[in-house]
This record gives sequence, structure tokens and C-alpha cells, in this order.
Amino acid sequence: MTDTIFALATPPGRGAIAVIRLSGPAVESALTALGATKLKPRVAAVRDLTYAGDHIDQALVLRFVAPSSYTGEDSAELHLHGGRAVVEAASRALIALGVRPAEPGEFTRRAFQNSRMDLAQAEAVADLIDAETSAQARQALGQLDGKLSETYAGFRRDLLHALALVEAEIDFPDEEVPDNLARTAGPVLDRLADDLRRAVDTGRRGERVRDGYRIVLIGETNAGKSSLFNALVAREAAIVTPIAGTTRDVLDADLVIGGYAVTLSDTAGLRESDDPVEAEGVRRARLRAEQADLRLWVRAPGDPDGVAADYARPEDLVVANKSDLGSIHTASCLEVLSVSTESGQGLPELHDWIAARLSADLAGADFPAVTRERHRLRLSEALSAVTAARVALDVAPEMAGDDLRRAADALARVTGAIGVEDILGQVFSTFCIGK
Ligand SMILES: Nc1nc2c(c(=O)[nH]1)N(C=O)[C@@H](CNc1ccc(C(=O)N[C@@H](CCC(=O)O)C(=O)O)cc1)CN2
Ligand SMILES: Nc1nc2c(ncn2[C@@H]2O[C@H](COP(=O)(O)OP(=O)(O)OP(=O)(O)O)[C@@H](O)[C@H]2O)c(=O)[nH]1
Ligand SMILES: [Mg+2]
Repeated sequence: MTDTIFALATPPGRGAIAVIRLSGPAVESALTALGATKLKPRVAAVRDLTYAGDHIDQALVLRFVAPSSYTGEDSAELHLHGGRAVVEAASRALIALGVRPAEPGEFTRRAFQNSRMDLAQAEAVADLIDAETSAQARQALGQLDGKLSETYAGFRRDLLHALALVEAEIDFPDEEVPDNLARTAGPVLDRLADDLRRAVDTGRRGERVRDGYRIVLIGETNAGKSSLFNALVAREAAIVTPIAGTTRDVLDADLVIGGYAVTLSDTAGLRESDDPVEAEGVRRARLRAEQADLRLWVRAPGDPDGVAADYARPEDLVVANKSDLGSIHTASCLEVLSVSTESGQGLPELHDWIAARLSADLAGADFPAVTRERHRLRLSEALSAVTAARVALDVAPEMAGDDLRRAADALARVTGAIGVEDILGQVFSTFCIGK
């Protein structure tokens, strides 16, 4: 027998309205015990809620009857006056009635277990709640609508089609088998491998939209990295001094540029140093630059050209700072934008340049993007199994069946069709209570 659960679905504290959600088999009896009777399903009605003779609130109540609800179970919502005492009283009454407080994500977990949504959609619910930028919300909504799930289902259909071809040939063996198979199943697998490869490639993009695009400021000491960092985050977050070697630790700030989440990092100036603290700072700066999606090479007039030439990638940008003092000379082929954090010259252009780069990198036409490491690993697994199957087709077709089954398993794990037990806790523990 399933427990009946409840949780505050709105933020805790004082507010205009507080919504308590209930779900489970005892919802109707709990509502009756509170005095909320004669409720037409899915029609809001005002009821005086009472328990043990105490008036709890004059509430708006909404009842859902299984399976037509978010969780697929009998459910209800109590729209209360949003005060702490009212929510407290309602919670105490529900606990006394045997309704227990929900675990984080438990409503959505039940929706998943009652096949109201698959695992990728449940993850999208969490992403949508966490979304702080328009791009994050757009991506999560697409995934909630089932766009990602449809993509995976399409891959699985192709796989099972190929598997059927392989098994048919193996059940009726003759000498022509490898030739026939390569002709029939071969093209199916080639196309599938192409699709999987493209899906894996969208993975970086999807994760960047979700978790933030990593931009690192890097360059010689005193080039003005920390000054630029402060200008971009619009506050005095980093220490700026005329002393070379001021910044040691990597400093991160989250900001939104052009509707995309960005993590911007300020780093220690790159130079050889006998000071172990500074040397460690330089080591961390280099590491961070390697992991970044985009590096801004900050240079002041007179800075040597060397570092950027050694570490830069073609997509990076040289920011020629201190334009009020002069211009830089560079032999590198990177794009150059001149700014002065002192006068503000060039800063709007730099902002626009970054926004344009983000939308070029992240706004793909072929959404839905893969949004999680978990998905990307499984897709890569499926891709390598399909590649192995394609090779086996020509030499040992009886092996191809196993590879294809392995690929189908990997895909089924993404949407939670199989192998759910070991990841359920992990997926839902990151939810907030009441979702
Ligand atoms: N008040 C309120 N607002 C909310 C939610 C909620 O639970 N309560 N949601 C919660 O996240 C989201 C909406 N999602 C929902 C998804 C499905 C159903 C539902 O009852 N589905 C039934 C009936 C569909 C119909 O015909 O209208 C079903 O699918 O069978 C309700 C909410 C956002 N806003
Ligand atoms: N004239 C001028 N001075 C600037 C400009 N930007 C920064 N400075 C000055 O340059 C000096 C170094 O600036 P920082 O931002 O600390 O440089 P940094 O690259 O972070 O230096 P380290 O942390 O030591 O690697 C400070 O005195 C700043 O005021 C600029 O655009 N024009
Ligand atoms: Mg600095």
C-alpha cells in the first residue's frame, strides 16, 4: 500500500498564498476529515478547513482523481492564506491524519513510476525549476515536452529494426548471410551511428546551457584581468592593484550574457615565479584555461605575445586592454578587440561579442540537446556498441545481435525504461521538496 504524502509546494515563509499538495490513496478521506467535501474533480472550490474543532483556514481546494493528475494518483491542492501559522496548522492536521511529509522529488518520482513521464522528462522538471536564464528554461521545456525522449525512442526503433534483420538471417542461415546482412542491416546501422554521433556532440552544448558556459580571463600579470573581471560582473569582486602578481586564486562569478548562463573566471597572471603560492596560482590558471570553453587573452601595451601564441585556440579572443595607454602588437591570428577598463571604451562591444559567440555556440537548430553527463555516457556506450555491431556484420554476424542488444540497453537506461533502481535515488535527491 502506497503512503499518502504532502508537501508545501510554494516557497516557505510569509506570502500571499501557500499551496500544499497531497498525493496518494488516502487523499479523499483526508479531505473529508478536514471538511472539504463535495469537490468536483479539477474544479476549484472554497472550503472552510477544520481539524479537531479548530478552524485552519478558508482555503481554495482542488481535487484530482487518479489517474488524471500530475502523479497519476488521487491528489489534491490546498491553496491556503500564505502565513506560517496557517501552513503549520494544516501540516499538523495532515500528519495527525496519517499523511506523511514528502521526500524531495517524491511527487515527480511517483509521476515517473506511474508512467506519467519518463526519466528524461523528470530530470527536465528539476531543470525547469532550477532554470534562471531563458535558454535554460527553453531547453528544459523542450525536454519536458518529450522532445529528447522521442529522439531516444527513434534511435531504439532503428536499433530494434536492425536487430530483427540480424536475427532473421541467423535463424535461416545459408552461405549468403554476411552479404545479405551487410546489404540490409548495414545502412540502418551506418545511419544510426551517424545520428548517435551527432547526439553525443550536442551533449557539450546542452550541458553548457544547463550548467553555464565557462569563460576564463588569462594573460600576463598586470594586464588588467581582474579589472576586466570586475567590469563584466559589475562589482568590485576581485582585488585590483598596480602590483604584478596580485591575483593568486581562481575567482569565479556566475552571470547571464545574452540569455545564457556564464561562469567567468579571473586567474593569476602567467609568469615564472619562485614564490610557491604564486606558482600554484599560475598552475591553476593554466588548468582552468584548458578546461574553458572560451579564453579571453587580456593584454596590455608592451606585454609579450608569447603566452597567447602557445596556449590559445583559434576560437579565443585577444582583449587588448589599456587602450587609453596605447595599442598592442600581436603576431597571433586571433581576433582582437581593444578595450579600456579605465575609460570603459570597448566594453559594450566586448559584451556583444561574447553574446554573439554564445548564441553561435549554444543556440543549435538541431535541438533537443543532450543535457546531462549521464545521457552522454549512455549515448557513447550505444555508439560504440553500434560501431562494433557494424564491424561484426561483415565477419561474425552472430556477434552483431549481442552488440545491438547492448546498445538498446544503454538507450533504455537514459529514459529509465530499464536499470532504473540504481539511479532513481540519485536523480530525485537533487529535487526540491514539494516537486
Ligand atoms: N496548481 C498547480 N500548478 C501547476 C502544477 C500543479 O501540480 N499544480 N504543475 C505540476 O508540476 C505544473 C503543471 N503540470 C501538470 C501536469 C499534469 C497535470 C494533470 O492533472 N494531468 C492529468 C490531466 C490532464 C488534463 O486533461 O488536463 C493527466 O495527465 O491525466 C497537472 C499539472 C505547473 N503548474
Ligand atoms: N590605464 C589603464 N590602467 C588599467 C586599465 N585596466 C587596468 N589598469 C590598471 O592596471 C593595474 C593592474 O590591473 P589588474 O586588473 O590588477 O591586473 P591583473 O591582470 O589582474 O594583474 P594580476 O592579478 O597581477 O595578474 C591596476 O593598477 C589597474 O588599475 C586600463 O584600461 N587603463
Ligand atoms: Mg588580477
